[in-house]
Amino acid sequence: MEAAQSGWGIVVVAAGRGTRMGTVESKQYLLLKDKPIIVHTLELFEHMDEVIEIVLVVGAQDLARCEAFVQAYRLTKVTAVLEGGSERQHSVRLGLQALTGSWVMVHDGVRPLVSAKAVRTCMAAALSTEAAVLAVPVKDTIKQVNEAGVIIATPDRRSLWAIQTPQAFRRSLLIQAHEHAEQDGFLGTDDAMLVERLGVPVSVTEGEYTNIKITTPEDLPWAEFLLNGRGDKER
Ligand SMILES: Nc1ccn([C@@H]2O[C@H](COP(=O)(O)OP(=O)(O)OP(=O)(O)O)[C@@H](O)[C@H]2O)c(=O)n1
Ligand SMILES: C[C@](O)(CO)[C@H](O)COP(=O)(O)O
Repeated sequence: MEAAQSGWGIVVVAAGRGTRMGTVESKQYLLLKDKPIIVHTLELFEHMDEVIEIVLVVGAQDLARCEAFVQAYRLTKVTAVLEGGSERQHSVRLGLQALTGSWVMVHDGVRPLVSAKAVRTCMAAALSTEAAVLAVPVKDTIKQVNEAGVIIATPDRRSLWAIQTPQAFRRSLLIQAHEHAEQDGFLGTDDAMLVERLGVPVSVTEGEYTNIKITTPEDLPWAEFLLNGRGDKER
């Protein structure tokens, strides 16, 4: 199989400031079980045989410490540590340019709890459809609310999924999607949106509720609890 021969590249984006976390330190460098969140994330992909290159995208002020992490934690698959852009989409685009293989994933540096099993499900789906994302069905009833705080719609929950990362694509498709978005001045909150705009179907593969994006302070004890409940072999 093509990807099995060439292997996967992954862009791990970690150039955000974590304003919703509200800490002085950017959230990706906060410690969970004595290790920075970003290191937990990188270690998962470092230990997956299918992954052959990892590009880490970070803030300009964090380049040196991230290069030091790569050495200290022996992250041998990290081929580049790059400065990101002002928006997540720009950071992804910069990272993509440094990958070389045919198949790529994009992952948030602040999703350290994704499992190798879920990543493999996503990769397998992308190999057959060209584009796939991990997601979970929403558990709550979701309402659309107007600026006055009044409900204007209740979409059918059966069609609603909370989208996660990684998101996996044929690299040429994702590059094309980013180029189109850039030309149109379109900014999306994930990469799938950019591919959807091309009219290319993106498959949704069911992931795990534990693949949380560490975003606000209450996510930290929850992430610590989940990590404590796992052995390294389970990743
Ligand atoms: N210019 C940016 C913005 C975000 N990200 C990364 O995209 C991921 C998901 O973004 P989010 O959780 O929104 O992180 P922040 O932008 O840091 O958070 P906030 O919106 O609260 O500031 C994070 O790993 C973040 O570091 C990035 O690489 N470059
Ligand atoms: C890509 C993502 O994690 C999918 O849920 C999410 O869209 C990132 O959004 P954010 O606004 O940067 O947190």
